[in-house]
Order: sequence, then C-alpha cells, then structure tokens
Amino acid sequence: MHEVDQMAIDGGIPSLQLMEQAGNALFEAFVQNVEKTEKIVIVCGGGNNGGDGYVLSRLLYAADYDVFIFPLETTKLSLETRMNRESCVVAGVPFIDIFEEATVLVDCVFGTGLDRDIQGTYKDVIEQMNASEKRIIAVDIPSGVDSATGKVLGVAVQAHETYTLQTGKIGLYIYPGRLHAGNVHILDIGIPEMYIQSIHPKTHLIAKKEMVDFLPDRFMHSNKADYGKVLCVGGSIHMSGAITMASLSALRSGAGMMTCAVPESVREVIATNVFESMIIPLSDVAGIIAPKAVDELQAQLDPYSVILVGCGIGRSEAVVDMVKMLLDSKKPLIIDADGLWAFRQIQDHYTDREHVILTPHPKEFADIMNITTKEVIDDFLYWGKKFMEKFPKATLVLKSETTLIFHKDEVWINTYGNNGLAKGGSGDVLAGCITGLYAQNEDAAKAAVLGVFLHAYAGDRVKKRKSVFSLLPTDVLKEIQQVLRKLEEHR
Ligand SMILES: NC(=O)C1=CN([C@@H]2O[C@H](COP(=O)(O)OP(=O)(O)OC[C@H]3O[C@@H](n4cnc5c(N)ncnc54)[C@H](O)[C@@H]3O)[C@@H](O)[C@H]2O)[C@@H](O)CC1
Ligand SMILES: [K+]
Repeated sequence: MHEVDQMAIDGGIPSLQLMEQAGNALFEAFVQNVEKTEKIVIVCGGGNNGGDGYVLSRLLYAADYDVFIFPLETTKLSLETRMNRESCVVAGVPFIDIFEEATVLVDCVFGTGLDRDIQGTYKDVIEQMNASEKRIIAVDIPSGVDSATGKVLGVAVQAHETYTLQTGKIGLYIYPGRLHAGNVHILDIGIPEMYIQSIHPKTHLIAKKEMVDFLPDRFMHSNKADYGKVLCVGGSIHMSGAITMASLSALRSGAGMMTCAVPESVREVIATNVFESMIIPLSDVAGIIAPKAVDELQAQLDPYSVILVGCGIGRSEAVVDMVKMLLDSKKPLIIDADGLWAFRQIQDHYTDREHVILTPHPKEFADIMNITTKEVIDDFLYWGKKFMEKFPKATLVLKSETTLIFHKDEVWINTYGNNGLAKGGSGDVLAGCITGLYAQNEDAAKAAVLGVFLHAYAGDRVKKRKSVFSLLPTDVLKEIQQVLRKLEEHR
C-alpha cells in the first residue's frame, strides 16, 4: 500500500490531502457506527497512522463528539502528522494521557510503517488497551501486526473492528494478524483505481467474483476423456472413507473419468460407494498396500492424466515407495495426508519436480520443513516462501483457517470457510476437489485456488443451514455442485 500511496502522491495528490481524505473516510465510518454518547479516545503515534487519528479527532470534535487525543509520541512526528496535530491544538481538541473513562479506544499508533518489535511505553500502552475490555477500533491495521505478513511484532492491539484504508492489507487476513483485526471494513479514501491496478501485486485475496475466471472450460463437442483420467491412490482397511470422499469430490468437481487404486481389502467400499469409479485392486498386507503393489500399479499407470495419492493410504515403507514411484512418473500429482508423510522422507530428490501440488496442514508442513507447528503458525507466509525456495516448481496449499496457496512467486489468500470444516475428512474432500479441477485444466495454481475456494465457500453455504457442530465433509462434498452452478451462471 505504501507503493500505491507514493504513486498517488507522485501523481499529484499531496500526502497531506491523502491524510485528510483518509480522516474524512474514517469520520464517515464513525458517524455510521459510533454513537455520539460514547467517549472516544484516539491513541496517536508519530507516523502517518497517528496523523489519520489527528484528522479524525478534529472532524469528530467539530461534529460535537466527545473525543480526546492520547498522544503516544510527542517528539518524532512526521511532517503531515505534526501539521495535523497543530490543527487539533488550534481547533481546541482536548489532549489527555489516560483512557480509563473512555468507552471507545481508537488505535492510531502504528500502521503500515511498523518495521520492528514494539517495546517500552508503546508496548505498555498497547497492553493496557488490550486489558481495558473497551471497544477498540483500529485504523488501517491493528498496531503491532505486520501489514505485509500478519506477524505480530512484539505485541499487537486486539481490535474489535479495523477500518482499513483503500485496500485490505495482507496482514489483516493471515494469522495471527487476522485474530487481532476483528471485523474488517475497507474504506475508500479516493486513491484512483489506476494506481492500485498498476502495481500488479503478487499476493491476492481470493474473491468470489473473480473465481469464474478460474473455471475450466467445458466444450460442446467433448467426451469424458477431455476432462481428465484421474487415478486416486490410497485407502487402507482403517481409512476407506478418505479415498471414497476424495474420488467423489473429484468427480463432483468435473473430472471426466475416475479410477481408484486401493488395497484389495478396500475394493468393496469403492465398488459400493463410488459407482462412477473403476477400480485397480492392489496387493495388501494387513489392510495396507503391500510392497509389490508399487510394481503392480506402475505397470498400469500409462492412461492416467492426473494422480492423487495419500488419502487414507496409511504409513509403511511400501507407501514411501509408492509416492516415490508416482513422483518419478513425472505425471501431474497431488499429494495429501500420509502421502505427505512419505514425501517428507524423500523430498530432497524432488526439489525440481514440476506439476505437483502438496496440500499439508500446519503439522504436516512443519514435519516437511523440519520445524515446529508453532513456528509455522507464527509466520505462514515466511515458511511458505521458504518452501517455494526449495521446491520452486511445486504448488503449495498450506491449509489453516486462512489457507494460503503458493505458486512461483505468487500467493493467494483464502478467507472463506468456517470452523465447521475442522473435521476429519475435510482435507480429503479438498484434495479431491483440487484433483478434479487439475484434471480439466493443466494450470496447477488455478486448480488449487479454485479448489480451496469451492471447498470453503461450500462450507459457508452449508453453515447457513446447519450448525457448525454438525457440518460434515460429505455435506460440503454435496454442496460443491451448488457453488459451481452459481459460478457457471456468471460465466
Ligand atoms: N500519505 C500517505 O502515505 C498515507 C498514509 N496513510 C496512513 O499512514 C500509515 C503509514 O504511515 P507511516 O509510513 O508514517 O507509518 P506508521 O504510521 O506506521 O509509523 C511509522 C513510524 O513509526 C516508527 N516505527 C516503526 N516501528 C516502530 C516500533 N516498533 N517502535 C517505535 N517506532 C516505530 C517508524 O520509524 C516511523 O517513524 C498508514 O497505515 C495509514 O494509516 C493514510 O493517511 C493515507 C495516506
Ligand atoms: K493502527
């Protein structure tokens, strides 16, 4: 956003004017959302985020709001902030240095310029704000959240609402930043769209209205083979539902032909639950694929255009060999669940592998990266990019409440979905959905992005009718068709 601000300034909108526009947009939002009976304290830093706070306080004061300025920085002020502070003094806006009496606290301490850990008085005041149990409204981004990564630098304001200026900042959507932002409202501060469009950002927030462009083509003259010959490799005696759901999900997402390669002891489950699927029965030992299953499958691999491996497959040496064989085949491959456990052990041989999508949750990802789950959760973006440095040709779907998709130097952020999706089997439906889309369109990034959206948005639609407690992955599976239908209508 700094870049966009700078372009607007270079393009002839003075910085001071931008700040005035930001203050005006904030004022309008306050008029809509904050009663005049509230006692408002605006906590201002010395950067331009603080400057936004000064403009806002002046406008609220002029409109007879009960508003006070808490100046957290009094010496190191940017030029624009200093000028607006002077205007507040002239206008008679009251200054205070406590906020006990306040009913609404406005956080204008740091914005996008935060560049190091917060310490000292700043830290103390932010901790007091968080402990105060007052309604907190953050301006642009909760102070302490890194706007580019969502990482918390030392401490961060715990806001109930965030009024962000002109564009949604990445840090508002990625954890842990998302936990600090509360409800996010994007305010138009009048920066011309051409400046925003011209920077071609590498990080994208997934938006429903853009998903139509990610739909694979369907043709008037076509047959099943045109939409991919999918092979799902997985299943074991204790986890036969995973591959059932994954294969059904791939079919629901448009895959043309389906074959499931499963241990002999699981074949009946597929035969009775996935009528559309052909079956390759594999030799098994105690309900998990046997070592000779690898050669059995290799001999029959030729016809398939896309392969999903891992759902319910279990863990054994044979599983590692199976994943290795599929990676060596160079065929488009999606690796999920225990397939990722196997991948972890052989990863160093496949740093150059193309056409591969990995779908780990934080624990599986931490294992691959040889770090702790906490390290992943503290900075998803950093570790995702680290992974891409090692596997530059792969596509990574890093699952969490905010799933991130990494492909080349681009990142997509998904904020759809709800905690009803946190249930065993959800990942199988997602992996199947991505596989079905990848089968129809060789663009791994498009398949991964649309797959993540379809799964999460289907989950949101189900949530409207059912409790999050009772939402099942199979409900989501069935709902995918409704989301696809909506997208088709807008094509
Ligand atoms: N003209 C513009 O560029 C506009 C900027 N706007 C606002 O300005 C904000 C960005 O302004 P700034 O770039 O001044 O950034 P900030 O307001 O975030 O402040 C940065 C200042 O704080 C210092 N700082 C950074 N981290 C610190 C830490 N941990 N402890 C102590 N000091 C620290 C920096 O050295 C710098 O002086 C946006 O978030 C937005 O609210 C809006 O007014 C719209 C227009
Ligand atoms: K802020």
